[in-house]
Amino acid sequence: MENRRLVLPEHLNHYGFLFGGHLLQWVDEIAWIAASHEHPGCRLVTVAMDEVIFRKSVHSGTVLRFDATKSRTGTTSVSYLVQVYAESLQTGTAELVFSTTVTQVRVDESGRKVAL
Ligand SMILES: CC(=O)SCCNC(=O)CCNC(=O)[C@H](O)C(C)(C)COP(=O)(O)OP(=O)(O)OC[C@H]1O[C@@H](n2cnc3c(N)ncnc32)[C@H](O)[C@@H]1OP(=O)(O)O
Repeated sequence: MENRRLVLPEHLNHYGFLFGGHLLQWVDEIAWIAASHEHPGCRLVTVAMDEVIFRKSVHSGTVLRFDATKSRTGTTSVSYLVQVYAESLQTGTAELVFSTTVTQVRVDESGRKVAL
């Protein structure tokens, strides 16, 4: 699954580049949407996000592309690799700025894990 988002001034930190918390929210959301599409009818919650390293700062006006790919299916859980690219609309190039793996667990209405 692929999605895009425009980085706007309200997403920036006080230094003038993208606040990492916004990026993590978008990564969590895209992983949840991808998992929910592939597991219709399942109630999914995030249990883990793997290593989080911010290596590139992202500036206002950047178009970010989010690619989510299923990397593992377990008994109650499913994991997605989410890769985030900064796209240049002028040159058509894309630079990887962030990636992590998000794991979601299927739960019942009481919040107890259940098999997928
Ligand atoms: C979309 C959102 O933002 S949801 C909001 C944020 N998330 C939450 O509030 C969830 C809070 N957490 C919970 O309620 C519980 O931890 C649960 C229901 C998710 C899991 O219950 P637990 O009893 O802790 O489960 P348990 O430790 O057995 O792990 C369940 C599955 O998660 C996997 N898992 C647990 N910890 C990790 C981890 N750190 N990394 C990767 N996978 C993990 C396990 O391998 C297992 O997978 P499997 O059944 O496919 O083998």
